[in-house]
Amino acid sequence: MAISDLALPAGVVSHELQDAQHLAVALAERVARALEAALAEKASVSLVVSGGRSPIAFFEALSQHSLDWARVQVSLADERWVDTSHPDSNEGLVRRHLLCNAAAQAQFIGLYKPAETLAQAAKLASEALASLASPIDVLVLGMGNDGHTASLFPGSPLLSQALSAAEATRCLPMRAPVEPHERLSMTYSLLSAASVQCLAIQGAAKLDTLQQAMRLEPSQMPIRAFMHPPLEIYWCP
Ligand SMILES: O=C1O[C@H](COP(=O)(O)O)[C@@H](O)[C@H](O)[C@H]1O
Repeated sequence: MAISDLALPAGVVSHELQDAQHLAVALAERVARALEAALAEKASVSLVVSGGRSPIAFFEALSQHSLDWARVQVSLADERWVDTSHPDSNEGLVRRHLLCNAAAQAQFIGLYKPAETLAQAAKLASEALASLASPIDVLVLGMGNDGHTASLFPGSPLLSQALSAAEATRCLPMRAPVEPHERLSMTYSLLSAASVQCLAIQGAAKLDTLQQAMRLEPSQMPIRAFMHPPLEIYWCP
């Protein structure tokens, strides 16, 4: 199966690339052009990216684009509640692979906050996100095989609040079924207002997940909540 075989909702654009490296380069080009267009209009622009295993090549390609990075705020759609030196830290990943080369000049707003509880950390992250240029200019999402995106996990206790279009909180504590369980996630209301929204996925299993998501509710597979324009999907086998 290829992405062109999926009956995506009207207006959702898909791009099929030959492999992960071509996907990374094409997505970096799309994001750089979108940031450039936003920078021509505004003093400060925002880029929100996702963590996980897949975005490293994309981060490295994007970091080499020549942009006025000092006016770009970079943040994360979600974070694992672990110290930034932990191998599972999304902030650590972004610092190592994106905030380097030309992009070393970008301003980073992280979600990870040391606190007594995950709920307190989410509150601190929400407060920090008040300085993020909103609406988000460019959002890059990933997706797990269970249909989660950001850290909006099926079955997580606060999922319905996090998916509510009326939610005013920018970040909520979430629980993942896999370690590290304690997560911080931007809420759907913040993420879904992004002007440019890209979803980067690789492999047949993730296409199966997308196909299933189209028949399910966002509470069952949260990626479903984003499957409408302006979503652009970048996929490779
Ligand atoms: O846990 C997470 O998983 C998803 C997908 O990650 P990947 O490892 O399959 O690339 C990611 O989008 C999310 O940000 C991350 O925290």
